[in-house]
Amino acid sequence: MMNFDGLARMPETLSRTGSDQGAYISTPESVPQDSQRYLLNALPFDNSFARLPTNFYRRSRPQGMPEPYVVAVSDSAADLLHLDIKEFECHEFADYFSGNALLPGCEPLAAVYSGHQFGDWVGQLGDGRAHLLGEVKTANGACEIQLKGSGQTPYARGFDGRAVLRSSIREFLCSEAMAALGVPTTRALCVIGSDLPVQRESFETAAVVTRLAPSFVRFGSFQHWSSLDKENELKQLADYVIDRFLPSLRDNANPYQALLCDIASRTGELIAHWQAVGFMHGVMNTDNMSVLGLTLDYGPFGFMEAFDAGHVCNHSDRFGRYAYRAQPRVAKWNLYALGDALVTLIGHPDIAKSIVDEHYDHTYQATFKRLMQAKLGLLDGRPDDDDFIEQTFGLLQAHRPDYSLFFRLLSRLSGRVVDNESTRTDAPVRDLFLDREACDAWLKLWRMRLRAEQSDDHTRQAAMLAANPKYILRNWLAEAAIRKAQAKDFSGVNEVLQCLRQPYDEHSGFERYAALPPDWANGLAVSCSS
Ligand SMILES: Nc1ncnc2c1ncn2[C@@H]1O[C@H](COP(=O)(O)OP(=O)(O)OP(=O)(O)O)[C@@H](O)[C@H]1O
Ligand SMILES: [Mg+2]
Repeated sequence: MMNFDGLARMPETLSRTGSDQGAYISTPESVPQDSQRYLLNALPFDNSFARLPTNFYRRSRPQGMPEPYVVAVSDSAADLLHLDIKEFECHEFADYFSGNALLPGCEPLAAVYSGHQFGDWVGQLGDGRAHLLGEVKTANGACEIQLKGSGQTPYARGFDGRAVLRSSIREFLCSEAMAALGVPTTRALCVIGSDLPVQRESFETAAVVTRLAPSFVRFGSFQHWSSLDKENELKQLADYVIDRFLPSLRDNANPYQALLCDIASRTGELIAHWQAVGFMHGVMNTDNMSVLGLTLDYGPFGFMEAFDAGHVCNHSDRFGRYAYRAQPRVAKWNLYALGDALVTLIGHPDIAKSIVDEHYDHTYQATFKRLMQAKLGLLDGRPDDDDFIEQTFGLLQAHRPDYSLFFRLLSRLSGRVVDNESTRTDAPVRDLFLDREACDAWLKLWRMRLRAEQSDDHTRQAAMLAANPKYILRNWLAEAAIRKAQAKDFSGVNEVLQCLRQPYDEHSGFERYAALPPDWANGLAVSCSS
């Protein structure tokens, strides 16, 4: 069904939600309560981005796909929209989220931005294959709905506007996994597939992933206007971000300086989460950096397996610019580029630089330390824990155990020293090492440090199990789910989603999803192809 008649804005009336509680939601002035539910065709759109001057975007309609089918839906993402889960079953669902039909009240557009890619300035990019439908008011603030892979926009630059099923499933699963791990991220509502062929290295099929976020504004959105010397537009965009998301910054003498402080802190927090959970983004270009400090654009990402700080998850990144160990300094480089773009609003380049130095470094270091203390069970943090954290990474680098398994298995060990017993009880962790004595020596240090802790073993173990996920989106896991989905069996995607949505819990019957890569997955490589 191709239906593009839905562009008219919704009347501002009360709509019945259809939920059992019989709750009503008035649109769009009031904010819904948690128990209230929207129907899909009554989402109260309030498209603030579309109210910006028209040179910030181009209106563009999704192209739609033939015979779309639902691959997967995330209940918890739907919850962000207060969407009634009964709506997943409605026959229009696949039409709306493939771009075949327009949700009433949405005003689809593609936003303009520019950016540095792999360190080089590339000028104008923009949403070449993404359509922002608009934003919906929720109890937690505005939530924008964006289709990715929904066809060419005026910024497509000759590319096909499509995304393949493989990359859409990866983006969907990882967005939801990261949210469950407590990492700031854009969310993913669903993946809709179609048999429409799409050419990459070989022929694949098309899909659309629907993303949710308060905003998709990027560092590159600001760089765009500064590179064109458009001071008015630069200020309009900064004012838009402040007024929509950070109104308290208006209390500062220079709110634009405060904006950079805020973005630098959010970015520091984000990167600390990535490093602690072992996430590698793969394409940390300035056009993929969210000004709200969200993980944005899941392309050739990876989770650390056998630990190597030099690991490069993106096969296309030949010089290792975005290696795991480089991510904290790349984020800072990107913030300098943003500071440079904002300089006319901030006053002087030195001010921009010192804001980034102070706010990014401080937040990154403090957050990373806090997260690593939690992973190590150091509940009563001590100032000198930095040294022990560094020693731990030294051990991991020298002996390359699986990063997530190491911390998960460590969580169950006793903190007490039981010399004659320890080789047996420590076996799960020791077995990750070829050099078991190196592991023993480190465990001895860990237990010495634990002696300074107030809490008992049981409390510490429970806290560590809640800080060290059992389930992460390993490449082999995504690949196995994708191969099944390519044969129209979506059970793998849905099972993996269930595990990743509660990554700290045991999922009986699905232990295999927490395992090391099977032999067939050796040599799996991910690239920019999406
Ligand atoms: N198949 C495609 N068709 C049109 N434009 C594309 C396509 N693939 C990438 N682009 C555009 O190339 C630029 C860089 O791509 P990149 O892979 O970083 O982004 P993306 O994954 O498409 O989108 P996002 O950053 O929103 O997640 C972006 O402007 C993007 O819209
Ligand atoms: Mg991108």
